[in-house]
Amino acid sequence: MKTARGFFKPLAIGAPAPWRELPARVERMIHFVPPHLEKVRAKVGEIAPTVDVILANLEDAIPADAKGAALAGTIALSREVDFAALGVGLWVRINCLNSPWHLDEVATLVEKAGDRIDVIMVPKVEGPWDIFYIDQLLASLEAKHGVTRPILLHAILETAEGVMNVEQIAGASPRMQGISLGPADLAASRAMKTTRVGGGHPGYRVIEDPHADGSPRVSVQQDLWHYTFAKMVDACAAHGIKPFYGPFGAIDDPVACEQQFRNAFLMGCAGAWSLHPSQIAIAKQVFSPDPTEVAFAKRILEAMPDGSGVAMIDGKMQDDATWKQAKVMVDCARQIAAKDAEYAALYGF
Ligand SMILES: CC(C)(COP(=O)(O)OP(=O)(O)OC[C@H]1O[C@@H](n2cnc3c(N)ncnc32)[C@H](O)[C@@H]1OP(=O)(O)O)[C@@H](O)C(=O)NCCC(=O)NCCSC(=O)C[C@H](O)C(=O)O
Ligand SMILES: [Mg+2]
Repeated sequence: MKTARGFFKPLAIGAPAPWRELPARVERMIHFVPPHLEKVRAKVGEIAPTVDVILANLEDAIPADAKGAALAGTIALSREVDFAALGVGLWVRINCLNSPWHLDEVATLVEKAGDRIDVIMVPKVEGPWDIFYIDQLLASLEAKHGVTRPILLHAILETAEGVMNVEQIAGASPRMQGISLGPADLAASRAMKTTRVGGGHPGYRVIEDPHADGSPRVSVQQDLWHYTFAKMVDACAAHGIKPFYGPFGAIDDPVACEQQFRNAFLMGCAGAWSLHPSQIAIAKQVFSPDPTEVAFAKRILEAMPDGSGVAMIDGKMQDDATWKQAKVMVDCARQIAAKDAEYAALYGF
């Protein structure tokens, strides 16, 4: 690992100084776009004002013979829409580091759109060495092409080895912006016997003991992802970066999508991926704190102006710890309100 002093030094002569704090950005939904499809790309200008992040996807779901077209489409997209003016992030998911495509992708992206791309999402990150590699590569390319703002990195947690090393991944570079759970690849990596992209499974349950009278036993579906989530959220929080839920593949089941997103939100995630336009509104609603909760959190902050002591509000004890929770909630709401007039009104900011 780098020394403390070395951690924030640029990795190449002429590369921009690494971020010391993550830029404050609202990232409730990362909306995936297949950039090789002109028809879909043409709609991005219309969709962009309704999302926090547009992600041009170059990896899975893009056919092998369309990888070049997807890269060209990404560069075109970065020029066709002024994402910065809209306050919308532009992210790109590159192909994985053991693929034949990632090197040309990173080189082209930095050369042709280095000052417009906010975050590069790296799939199937196995350990900190993957981040060290891409960190160095980006620094060299940024220096070469005069990019003045470092491109951030987002890792997808989607292999058993990656889960094992998630803490080191989260702290591998000041470029680390966050980590998403990739449940489909992770399921395959673990040899889980499922065919879904995220969500629960009706077979994964706990069941009550047999009744003496032989009456039916209640069983309840459990969360397949809880362990991984908790590990990922703690690793991200400890390193000051953001955890995200990834994809929910059942586009036809908005109720389960909302539940999956809500579980992630309550566990500390900042956002989730939207794969289809119908998932944008779900993510927006779930990852914007409930106005009633925000109003209650504001009351806690008002009751304890210096954040210490004890207070009773509506029969509930408040102290320094609930004050901190309230502050998380109000800070999140304030950040959203600064971007989103609809929520500014709902929160009363
Ligand atoms: C999933 C889809 C293939 C569905 O597309 P389609 O069959 O066209 O859906 P609809 O007919 O309902 O579409 C209605 C209209 O909306 C447009 N559309 C669809 N998706 C998008 C989108 N993402 N962005 C913008 N516009 C979109 C359609 O073109 C229709 O338009 P019109 O004909 O004019 O009415 C499709 O949604 C899709 O490709 N989504 C992205 C899929 C993707 O990125 N998958 C990879 C991420 S998940 C993953 O990689 C797993 C993860 O890594 C892990 O391991 O867990
Ligand atoms: Mg994947």
